[in-house]
Amino acid sequence: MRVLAAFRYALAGIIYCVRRERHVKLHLAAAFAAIGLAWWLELSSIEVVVLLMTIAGVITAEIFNTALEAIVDKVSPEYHPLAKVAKDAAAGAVLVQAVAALGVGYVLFWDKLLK
Ligand SMILES: Nc1ncnc2c1ncn2[C@@H]1O[C@H](COP(=O)(O)OP(=O)(O)OP(=O)(O)O)[C@@H](O)[C@H]1O
Repeated sequence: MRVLAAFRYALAGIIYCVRRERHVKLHLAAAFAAIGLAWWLELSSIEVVVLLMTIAGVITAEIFNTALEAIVDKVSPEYHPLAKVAKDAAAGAVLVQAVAALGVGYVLFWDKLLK
């Protein structure tokens, strides 16, 4: 049952990120709120697809960020300029996704909420 084991490990990774990372919890809460809003405002299928892809992008970036932080903390627990580059760049990737998600949220929801 290698597929099942792989699935379990992947799930364990996600659960670790959700439990340990405050930002992941925050983004998950925002994602559930956005999905609820999408349901309430009866967004079209394509709009829901865009929303789900955007949410997946943010959460995926957060998970990679957590993975990279773990590697850096393991190989470079002491200060090192390259460790800083790695962590800052990974955090930057999350920021790019989060800002883009704000833009997507604005386009999908703003006008409908004002009506
Ligand atoms: N070993 C290190 N060498 C150099 N700079 C580091 C190192 N560890 C952390 N930093 C710097 O401190 C910042 C914050 O690092 P930290 O590990 O606390 O991540 P974080 O973004 O606060 O994540 P979290 O709050 O999820 O643990 C990094 O973005 C980096 O600039």
